[in-house]
Amino acid sequence: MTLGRTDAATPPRQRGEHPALHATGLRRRFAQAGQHTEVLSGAELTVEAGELVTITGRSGSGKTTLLALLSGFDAPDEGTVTYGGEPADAVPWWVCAVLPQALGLAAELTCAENVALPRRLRPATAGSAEPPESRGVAEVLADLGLADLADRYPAELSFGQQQRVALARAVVDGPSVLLVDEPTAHLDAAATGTVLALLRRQADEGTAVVAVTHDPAVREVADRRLRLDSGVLVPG
Ligand SMILES: Nc1ncnc2c1ncn2[C@@H]1O[C@H](COP(=O)(O)OP(=O)(O)OP(=O)(O)O)[C@@H](O)[C@H]1O
Repeated sequence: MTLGRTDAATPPRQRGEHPALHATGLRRRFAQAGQHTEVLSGAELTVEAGELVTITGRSGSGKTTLLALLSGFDAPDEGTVTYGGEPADAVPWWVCAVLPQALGLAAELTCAENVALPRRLRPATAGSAEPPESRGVAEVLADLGLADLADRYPAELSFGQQQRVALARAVVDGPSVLLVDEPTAHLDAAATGTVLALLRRQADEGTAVVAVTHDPAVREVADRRLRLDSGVLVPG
């Protein structure tokens, strides 16, 4: 489902359906220099399947913290996150894929092996060996302009190339929810275009995509644009 572009805080949705991603009342406090600072103050976010939503905000406003809560890497002090109506901690890990700023590629694996890793880690009990939405590892690497680098190790790549390998790993099995943190931060215009085409295609194929970004080019392809301001998400 592709939704029309709007800056409304909440997208249109058919009655009775659960959104792909729903976060409500998210609060997160950190102890800093002996004081407790509240970074998120009741953030609300609903993203439908097929939507690409961008989140901007000043440095230190809490964008990465928010992604950590949405992905389950971190737990909120208050609030809930659901995927398709189910509590995030009750669904299989592969429902939500993440491109973090620290890419987390395995140094001892080639690019192709890194991209294939989530598939290898899925338990046999998950059903067929490959999820129905999955694409070939070589195909996704080619989509991101990395076909010639499949057999190289991460240390042999530029950071921008490593970033695209990590993105390929995130999308290869068609996650329901995709969270990406500054996906174009280290890319030139051509590579940025490749990544944006892939994010847009991923959303058009039904993934709920959330991109934290400072890049106007990413905002340009979004269905909705939000801003994190004083611990809550607002249109903008
Ligand atoms: N584990 C932590 N312990 C203490 N403070 C933290 C922790 N994680 C984040 N913070 C603080 O929370 C605030 C928000 O950090 P966060 O990384 O989420 O911001 P951001 O919006 O992603 O910033 P940037 O755009 O610079 O990446 C910052 O003041 C940061 O110092």
